[in-house]
Amino acid sequence: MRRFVIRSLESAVRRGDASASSCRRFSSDSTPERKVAILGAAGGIGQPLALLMKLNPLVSSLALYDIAGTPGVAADVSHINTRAEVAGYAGDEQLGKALEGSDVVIIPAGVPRKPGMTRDDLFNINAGIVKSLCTAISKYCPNAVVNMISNPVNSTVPIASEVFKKAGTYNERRLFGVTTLDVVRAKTFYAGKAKVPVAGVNVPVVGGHAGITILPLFSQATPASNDLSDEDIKALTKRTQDGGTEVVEAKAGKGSATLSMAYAGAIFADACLKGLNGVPDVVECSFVQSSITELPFFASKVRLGKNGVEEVLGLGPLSDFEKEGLEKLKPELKASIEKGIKFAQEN
Ligand SMILES: NC(=O)C1=CN([C@@H]2O[C@H](COP(=O)(O)OP(=O)(O)OC[C@H]3O[C@@H](n4cnc5c(N)ncnc54)[C@H](O)[C@@H]3O)[C@@H](O)[C@H]2O)C=CC1
Ligand SMILES: O=C([O-])CC(=O)C(=O)O
Repeated sequence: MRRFVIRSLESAVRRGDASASSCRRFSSDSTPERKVAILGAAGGIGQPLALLMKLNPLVSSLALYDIAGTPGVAADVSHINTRAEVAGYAGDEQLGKALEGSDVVIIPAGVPRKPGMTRDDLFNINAGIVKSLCTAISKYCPNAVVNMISNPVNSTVPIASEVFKKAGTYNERRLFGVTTLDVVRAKTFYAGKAKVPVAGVNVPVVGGHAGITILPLFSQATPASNDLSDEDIKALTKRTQDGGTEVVEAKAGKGSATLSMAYAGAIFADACLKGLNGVPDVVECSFVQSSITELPFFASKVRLGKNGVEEVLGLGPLSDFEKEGLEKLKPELKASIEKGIKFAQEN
């Protein structure tokens, strides 16, 4: 049988050659049709994410939805000569059409932080947005894989689960909180400190996606480094936990991470698509329903497959510093999960 090598978006982007022509060569005759919808597609994350998903050869149809502004984004992105057919949808009345037939729905809809705010400060606005979008997902594409980017992820994922449960469409294998940016940051910061080429670095990040709930496991980083002191590991951990705040402060009121988040979101969506297409051994960290700790949702390495989550992988051996971090994060993460569940049950 003729075999096609599908170059992953990550390796293509790493090599700096994600050109339209290199994507086009791996065309639709070997890969299934896949529709991806982005909700919040006219925003700071949504626009570059739309671009990156348009470059992904696994996508045959790209639906760009927002409350406004999507016709322009869609017209712009649609001129790129890659496989995906692009359509823009704006306003409530077009949401159903945007979602119908979607295999993967990526949600970067909602407000971002300003300096001085925590992610939880976004709860009051974003909880309602996520709830209404998830209600539409359960109506128009109940079997889609959902990639939740909107903050606070530690609460928006539990909100989504409750909305889907109420609608009778919940499948815990298809709901993911996107924590890939924490992994992206941990890899970058580790490579810089350990002075190893970043392209070969791997660092699992577990827990959740806010402050101390973000727990990078540098003891499992590869390639291992013997040159890092306990102080170095502490500093790397803190920088990874505060990575979002570093960007919020640098942007000084003009929002939070958008470009690095779009990159991270594209990596994670690509992994979901590969899993759906039956590519073996696709593993990424994500915040999912989990029983590896006593908390009902937890980020860890997850094996992706045709049904979404194939396996939630364990934490592996932790250093004493990481064990301490794990115990410290649990009360905060538990409270954020419960807040999301309570909101969805009461609204
Ligand atoms: N999971 C993660 O690692 C990260 C998450 N984020 C979060 O992503 C979210 C979006 O951030 P940005 O793109 O920078 O914000 P943005 O304000 O630039 O864009 C958000 C977009 O969502 C749209 N929107 C609002 N309500 C909507 C609705 N009901 N339906 C569809 N679209 C709607 C807005 O019109 C806007 O275009 C924020 O909550 C932010 O905190 C940001 C960075 C990293
Ligand atoms: O920090 C924020 O508000 C946005 C975010 O989640 C991140 O950059 O990790």
